[in-house]
Amino acid sequence: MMPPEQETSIKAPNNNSPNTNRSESSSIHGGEPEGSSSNKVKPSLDIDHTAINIPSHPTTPVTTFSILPQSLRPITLKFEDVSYSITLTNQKKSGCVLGKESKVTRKVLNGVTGIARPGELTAMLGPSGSGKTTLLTALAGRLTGKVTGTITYNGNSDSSCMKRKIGFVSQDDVVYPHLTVLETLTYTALLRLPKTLTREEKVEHAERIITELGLTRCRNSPVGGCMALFRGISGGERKRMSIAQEMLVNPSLLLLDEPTSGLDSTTAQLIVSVLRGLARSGRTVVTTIHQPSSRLYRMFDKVVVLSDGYPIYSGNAGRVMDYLGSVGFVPGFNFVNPADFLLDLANGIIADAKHDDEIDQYDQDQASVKQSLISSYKKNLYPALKEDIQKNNIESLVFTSQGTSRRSSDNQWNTGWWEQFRILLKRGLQERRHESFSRLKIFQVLSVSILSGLLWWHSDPSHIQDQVYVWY
Ligand SMILES: Nc1ncnc2c1ncn2[C@@H]1O[C@H](COP(=O)(O)OP(=O)(O)OP(=O)(O)O)[C@@H](O)[C@H]1O
Repeated sequence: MMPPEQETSIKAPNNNSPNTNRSESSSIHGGEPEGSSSNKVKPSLDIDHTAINIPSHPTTPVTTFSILPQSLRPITLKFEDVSYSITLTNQKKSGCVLGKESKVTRKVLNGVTGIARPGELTAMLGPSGSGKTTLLTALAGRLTGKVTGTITYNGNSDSSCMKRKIGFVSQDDVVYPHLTVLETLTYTALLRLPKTLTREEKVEHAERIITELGLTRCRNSPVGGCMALFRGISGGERKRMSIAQEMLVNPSLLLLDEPTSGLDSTTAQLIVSVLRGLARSGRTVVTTIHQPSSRLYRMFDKVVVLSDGYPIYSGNAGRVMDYLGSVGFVPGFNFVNPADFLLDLANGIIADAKHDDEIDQYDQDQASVKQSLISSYKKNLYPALKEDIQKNNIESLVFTSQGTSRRSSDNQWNTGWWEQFRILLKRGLQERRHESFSRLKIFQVLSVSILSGLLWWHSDPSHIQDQVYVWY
């Protein structure tokens, strides 16, 4: 029997013809770059731009969410030279006493560039702490602090005009542990779906999403808490429920932070299949992922690889091994998972790599490997990426002019103040249905709610994180 890596080691894709449908089997390079003449390979970034019409993977469910077809507006996400710094406070110790505080600025992201189109599934890879979550949060327009560079949605740099079209699934789900999956999704549907739909239609939509995301078996199970104190549905089901919560409003751009972390490879594969299905039905899907297996890797259309906040690759997932070969990094084994190889390199480790003469000029310590990859990216990939982004600005202008007229309706709340209050109150009571109610408890809850409401009355939506933490 072939080892799993061997089973996935398939020849380089032939993308010469723009009309050629991408074959699933050709999107991965598991072995030595074709022809072994790695230095001759010219890095290329494009993938088939007719992505939406690409037939889906045989195992990929194509999710349509037909109740809201009119709201699916394709979004092309472009990010150019995105950088982000944080200021940390350093307190020096002199003897037993703490000395003066000094401020240190640390760059978390350094000029990351890329483009994610409708129909594509993009993965962000990199070692822990390399900046994946920070980049994803910046792309969602949720990063507080100063982000430099440009992030545009169909050519528009204002994320607020697209906020109802962007779904964000964070690493740590915020859920009501005592509600069932069906209740959670029904309340989300009632709160987030437009007024134009009746209550029955919203409930029906929640039911449909449950079926489409394979949550039927656990629809009446409580979600449960993160801790073992109150167990509920499994980790994979929980992740799918978080995706379902975002899918209820049919976002055109879906951003997910490590949706497969802590899951077994089969469940992880199922989740990535769902994401791929969502992309194939016209959405732009971007996800961070820690260490995908080669099976998972071949489901991605594009990858952005970060090393200490610097990009070392941004482009077609299937061509990454050719590119690395072209800049002198060739795996020592014939068959290797590209994701493993990329992560090793992003960490500056070339244990599995045969390094050719070009690399010999570097000290083979980790820093110089990283530096070499960063320089190669700047020299070989960055100019082509910039050109690609510029080329697509015309397409974005068309989207922007269409989008402006819809902007005001997109940003309105879907339910009125009173309706929201009613639904939230009902949800709160249902979450606490297992508790015995005493007058004192009701008084306590009401007082805290009113005080918190007053505290955050008319506060800036960008401070939403503070509001969330108050409740925990
Ligand atoms: N607000 C902040 N304060 C302090 N450090 C921060 C802040 N935001 C990001 N960082 C630092 O920036 C770096 C990148 O963080 P980020 O969460 O983006 O990494 P990551 O690649 O997603 O990591 P992981 O895979 O472990 O989730 C980390 O070293 C982190 O400690």
